[in-house]
Amino acid sequence: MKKISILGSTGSIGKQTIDIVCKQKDIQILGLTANTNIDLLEKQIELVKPKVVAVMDEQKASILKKRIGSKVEVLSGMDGLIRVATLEKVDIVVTAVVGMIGIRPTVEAIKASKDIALANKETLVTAGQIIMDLIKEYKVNIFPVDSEHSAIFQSLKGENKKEVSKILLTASGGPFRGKKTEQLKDITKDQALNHPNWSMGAKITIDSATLMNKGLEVIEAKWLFDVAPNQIQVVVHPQSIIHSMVEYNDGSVIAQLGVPDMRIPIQYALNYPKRLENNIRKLDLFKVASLTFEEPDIKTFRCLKLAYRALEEGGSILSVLNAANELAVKKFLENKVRFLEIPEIIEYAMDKHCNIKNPSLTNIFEAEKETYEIIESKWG
Ligand SMILES: NC(=O)C1=CN([C@@H]2O[C@H](COP(=O)(O)OP(=O)(O)OC[C@H]3O[C@@H](n4cnc5c(N)ncnc54)[C@H](OP(=O)(O)O)[C@@H]3O)[C@@H](O)[C@H]2O)C=CC1
Ligand SMILES: CC(=O)[C@@H](O)[C@H](O)COP(=O)(O)O
Ligand SMILES: [Mn+2]
Repeated sequence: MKKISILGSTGSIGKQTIDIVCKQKDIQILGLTANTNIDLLEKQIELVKPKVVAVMDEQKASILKKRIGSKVEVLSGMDGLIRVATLEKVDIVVTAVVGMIGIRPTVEAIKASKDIALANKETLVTAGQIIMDLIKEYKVNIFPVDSEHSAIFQSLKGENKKEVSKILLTASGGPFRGKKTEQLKDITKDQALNHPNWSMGAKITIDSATLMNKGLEVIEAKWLFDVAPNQIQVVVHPQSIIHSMVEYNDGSVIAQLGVPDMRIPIQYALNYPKRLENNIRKLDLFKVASLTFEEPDIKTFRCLKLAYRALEEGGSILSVLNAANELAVKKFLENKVRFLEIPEIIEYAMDKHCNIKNPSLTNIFEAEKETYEIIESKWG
């Protein structure tokens, strides 16, 4: 019986993880976490019957404790998340929280010798060197949940890494594919939240609209697969049927295709190397009108280039890129800044930063704090 914990169980990935795992008899969920959504967490406790849950928000945690008594241990705050991430009998931790808040519980889970099923890309973007060093030191596995990285992982299987010439990272292009800057001046939150192919949490959906998600995924791919930035080519593929590809030195390109349903990469990560049957609809190629490919429009969607800039520079600037993006997206979702201000805010913070090569965790958190202060001083 494989035992797992889900950090961020009340979110899009968390809910889909529960959905797919509940159909399996050989996986047991021991821990769940939420930020504030205790109503959904309470329902998940009924369904999953975990041993321990953690709610980041202390007040919400005490309300939940009063509601459910001693049925399950209810913890709170970062200490609570870390406890769920390091539960003694847990084999795999699914990191499905959103944002670089995931860094500490992920570090502690690895130090507790847990395998990581990683969806929380912000942790790799900001602390990738530290995480990958710890993965090696503690001899644990990291299984990509992110659909593109799962596709790359599957396209690399059984191959010689030395024969890889490049990774072809696919992107839907988001809801504004083909639009020019002039047309993006008055984009509303609802327009940006309307992803053409995927139903996801709010933050990643905005990231897909600005193409920052693809930028974060380039960085995620560098750390997961140890390739140089110039070996990662973004390919806009509006149908989101090919989830990414690997080109080899003989010119062959290996890809993974499927319907856009995150339960497939989630299930693969949790059952690797086995593939399990499921009731997810299968790809019907006769219903696919066409598979098309185009270059990303890096002039209109400036976030992708900012991500490559941070990756090429390396160091704490990656935390500045991510933290600035998290804050800018939050402000956009609160109708405090316009869509086109998101890259402006990020570039402003990056230009102000004195980069630290090989940052420690302290440097990373300091860079995050400094970034928030710099942005609030101008957009507060
Ligand atoms: N959704 C998708 O299809 C995909 C997501 N990913 C990545 O997976 C991660 C999760 O994404 P997604 O599921 O869409 O996100 P959601 O916003 O849907 O869910 C986020 C989860 O994290 C919790 N959370 C949010 N903020 C905090 C915090 N400060 N401290 C502790 N917990 C917190 C939320 O709790 P609460 O519900 O209480 O707010 C929720 O459980 C992201 O890194 C995303 O980029 C990658 C590929 C696809
Ligand atoms: C489902 C998933 O993995 C998301 O990262 C999705 O790929 C975002 O779509 P974009 O390709 O539009 O960024
Ligand atoms: Mn993705």
